[in-house]
Amino acid sequence: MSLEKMKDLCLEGKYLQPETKEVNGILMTKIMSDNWDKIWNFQAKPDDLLIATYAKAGTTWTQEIVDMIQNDGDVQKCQRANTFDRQPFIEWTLPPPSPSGLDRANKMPSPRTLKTHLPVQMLPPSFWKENSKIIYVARNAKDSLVSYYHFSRMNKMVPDPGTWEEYVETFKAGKVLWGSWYDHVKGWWDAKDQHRILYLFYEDMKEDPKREIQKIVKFLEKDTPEEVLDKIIYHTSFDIMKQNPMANYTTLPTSIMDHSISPFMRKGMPGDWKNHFTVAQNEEFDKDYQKKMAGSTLTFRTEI
Ligand SMILES: Nc1ncnc2c1ncn2[C@@H]1O[C@H](COP(=O)(O)OS(=O)(=O)O)[C@@H](OP(=O)(O)O)[C@H]1O
Repeated sequence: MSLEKMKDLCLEGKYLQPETKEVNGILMTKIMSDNWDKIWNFQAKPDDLLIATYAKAGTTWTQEIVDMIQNDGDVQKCQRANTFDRQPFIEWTLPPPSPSGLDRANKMPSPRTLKTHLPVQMLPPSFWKENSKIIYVARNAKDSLVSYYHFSRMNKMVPDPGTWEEYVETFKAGKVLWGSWYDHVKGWWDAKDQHRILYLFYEDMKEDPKREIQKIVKFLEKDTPEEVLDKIIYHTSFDIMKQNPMANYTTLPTSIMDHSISPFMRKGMPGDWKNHFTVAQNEEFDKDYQKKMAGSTLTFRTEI
């Protein structure tokens, strides 16, 4: 869709306060839920690479790393288009005539790299059948919540978060787009040993980008020389990506994403939750967390 068309739709109010609807207990925008049959029947291919995350886990960062690896560190090539044009977001649906993520993916020549926020049980089954490779990135709950809260304030295509206090409860209850953080990270964790899934953590990527990028290189079966690796680390660092219009979502009109409310590339640090949670909120959150994560071997770091 052209930016002009997007602006028109915004002026018509079509992007303001999107209606939502649950599909199998997972909250989606209504327009996404209307498209659900097509999404579920999406035809994946064996050479597809899927980047799967809960929202705000470091998707865009991973997308840029993958694109840089696939293009042997060629920065110019990676600036050929916006993140969302380079790597279609399969379930994302906009009002016609805007192409949906599916339209974009179906038009794209192989090998394709795709993005999804779908919980594991909602992934179109063709991905399992075709044995496509999947990179899953997880981020600790508190920083995910903070990032999602600010994103929901600045992005008119997702529901308004309400106050901070309200949002903490909404997030804990999983009543946000793509459902419960807890179920999402646990569901994909349980699937990881049965499929070709590389399960990464945002905090590890931040702590040692080289080590984590090397894991991706190996998973993609690429042979990336040391100097290219260094270039990738630099180009995908938070400060450089924040300045990159092809990766920072600033090419969208402010009527869709208003970076003056909160930039898409906001802090890019583990531990920012400490600037948001009160002591009482934190204690309450931890208690609830223990219950929801009980029995899982999955653990997170909330600071590095
Ligand atoms: N290069 C790099 N390094 C470190 N952190 C980065 C990087 N790029 C993006 N980010 C941070 O990731 C958060 C956005 O997450 P997503 O890309 O998953 O968002 S989305 O779900 O696709 O909308 C958002 O996190 P917060 O800053 O905490 O809000 C981004 O700032």
